[in-house]
Amino acid sequence: MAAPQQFFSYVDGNAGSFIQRLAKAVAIPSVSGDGSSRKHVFAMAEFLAHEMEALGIQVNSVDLGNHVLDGEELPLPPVILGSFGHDPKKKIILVYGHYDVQPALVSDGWDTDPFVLSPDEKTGRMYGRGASDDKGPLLGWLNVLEAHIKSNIELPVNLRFCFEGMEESGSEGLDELINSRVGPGEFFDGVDCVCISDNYWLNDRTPCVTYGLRGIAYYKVQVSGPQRDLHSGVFGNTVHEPMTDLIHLLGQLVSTKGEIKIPGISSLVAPVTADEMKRYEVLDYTVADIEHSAGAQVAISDNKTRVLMGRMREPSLSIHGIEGAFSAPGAKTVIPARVSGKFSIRLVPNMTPENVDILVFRYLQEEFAKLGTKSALKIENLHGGKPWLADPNHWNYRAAIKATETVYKKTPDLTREGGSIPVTLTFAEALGVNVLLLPMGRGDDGAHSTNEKLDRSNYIEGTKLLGSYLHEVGIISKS
Ligand SMILES: C[C@H](N)C(=O)N[C@@H](Cc1c[nH]cn1)C(=O)O
Ligand SMILES: [Zn+2]
Ligand SMILES: [Zn+2]
Repeated sequence: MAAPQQFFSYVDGNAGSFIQRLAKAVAIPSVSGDGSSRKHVFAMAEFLAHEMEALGIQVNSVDLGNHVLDGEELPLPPVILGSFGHDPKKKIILVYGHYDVQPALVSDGWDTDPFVLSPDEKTGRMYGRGASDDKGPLLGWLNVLEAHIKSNIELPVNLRFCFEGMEESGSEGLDELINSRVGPGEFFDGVDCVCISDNYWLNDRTPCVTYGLRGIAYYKVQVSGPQRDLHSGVFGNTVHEPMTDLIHLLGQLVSTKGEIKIPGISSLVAPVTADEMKRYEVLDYTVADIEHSAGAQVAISDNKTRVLMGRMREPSLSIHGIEGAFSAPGAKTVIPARVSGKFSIRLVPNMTPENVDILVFRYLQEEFAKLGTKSALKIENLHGGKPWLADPNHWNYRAAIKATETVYKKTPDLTREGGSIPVTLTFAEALGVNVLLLPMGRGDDGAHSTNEKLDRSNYIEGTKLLGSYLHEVGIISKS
C-alpha cells in the first residue's frame, strides 16, 4: 500500500514545526573542518540525539576517539546510531545523513547570517548553511517518524539511523566503526538496504534518484623557504619566493578547460559504453541548467552530454585555496615564508585514492624539480574516498521511483552525482546490500557555496518522498 493520506496531511499540517526544527539545527554552526567550531559539532550531536530520543528511537552516540586537525589534537564528533522497530516480519532500512556542515562566513558574500534560517516568503527559499547539505534531508527522516507516531500510522519497516559529524572532513573513523559492527547481533546486522538523502536534483524542476558518486583524493602541497615572512622591497628578486613556486606548480595541474595535466590519470578512467551514452541523452537537462545553478554563463562546453559526463563520469581537479597567503583587504607588501596549496581530484571508476596518489606525488616532485628553486616541498594527502556505482534496477530503486511518482507526479531522472559521500561504498561492501541516493534538494541549492538554501516545497514534499519510499520498500516482500 502506498503511504496513507493521513501521513501526507500530517506533513502538510505541521510544515511550520518541521521548519522550526530545521531552524534550530541551522542555528548550530557545526563546521567539522575548523577546530574552533568543534564544540558546536558536539552540540549538534546532542540536539539530534535529544530529538531522536523524544521520538522513541533507541540512541547510541558512539565515541570515535581523537584525531589531529591542522596540528591540533581534537575529539572526533560521535556517530549517532539509532534503532526504531524490531519486527522480524519487516525489512530493516538503514538511513544515513551527516550533521556537520561546510564553513560559512558573512564576509564570504552571504546576504543573510548563514547560521540563521532565513525564509524568503515570496520565493519559498529558506537560506542557511546546511539547509540542503545535509540538515534538511537528515531531519526529513525524523519528520517522517514523527508524522507516523502522531497520526498512529504503523511504520512499514524497521529503521536504523547512522548520522555522522565528519562527512565534510573525510569521515574519519566511520569506516572502522561500521566494519566493527556488521557481525551477528551487531547494530548493522540484518540491514536489507540503505537510503541516503545527501545530494541534489540536476535542475530545479525534476526529481532524481542517484546510483553513482565520484570519489575524492584531497591534497595539501606546502612550499616553504625563508625562516619568516619578508619585506618584498628588501628581499624581492634576491630570494626564491614560495608563493611564486607554488603558483607555478599549481598551474601545472589542470588546463583552463578542465583537462587534468597529470600523466596517467586519463588511462585509469573506465571506457564509456553505448548504454551509458543513452542514459545521458534522456536526462532532463540543458547547459542553461548548470549556468543557472552557477549563477553565470560559465559552462565549459555548449554540449549537454559533455557537461553531464564532466560531472558524472569523468574526473575533475579543482584548486581550492592557498593557506598562508596574504588575503586580507589592503596592499601588504609581504613575501609569505610558507604557503600551502589545497586541491582535490574527484575520482571515477576505476580510479582509487591509492593509484591516484602515486601519480600525483611523482608528478608534483618532477614539476617542482624543474623550477630550479631552493624552496622546500611537502605533499600530503588529507583524505580520500573511492567512487561508487550501484545497480539501479534493484527493488530499492524501483521503490524510490514509485515514491517519487506518487509525490511529484513525475518520473525521476536517473543520475550519477559529481560529489562524494565516502561511506556509501563502505555500506555497499561491508553490508553487501544495495545503496540508494534519494535527494531532497535542487541543483541550484548552492551547497558548499554562499547563500545555500532549501526550498520550502522541497523540504515538505521531500519529507513526503522519504515517507512514501519507506512504504514502497515496506510492501516488497521480505526474502
Ligand atoms: C555530496 C555530499 N553532500 C557532499 O557535499 N560531500 C562532500 C564530501 C567531502 C569530501 N571531502 C570534503 N567533503 C563533497 O563532495 O565535497
Ligand atoms: Zn557537503
Ligand atoms: Zn552532504
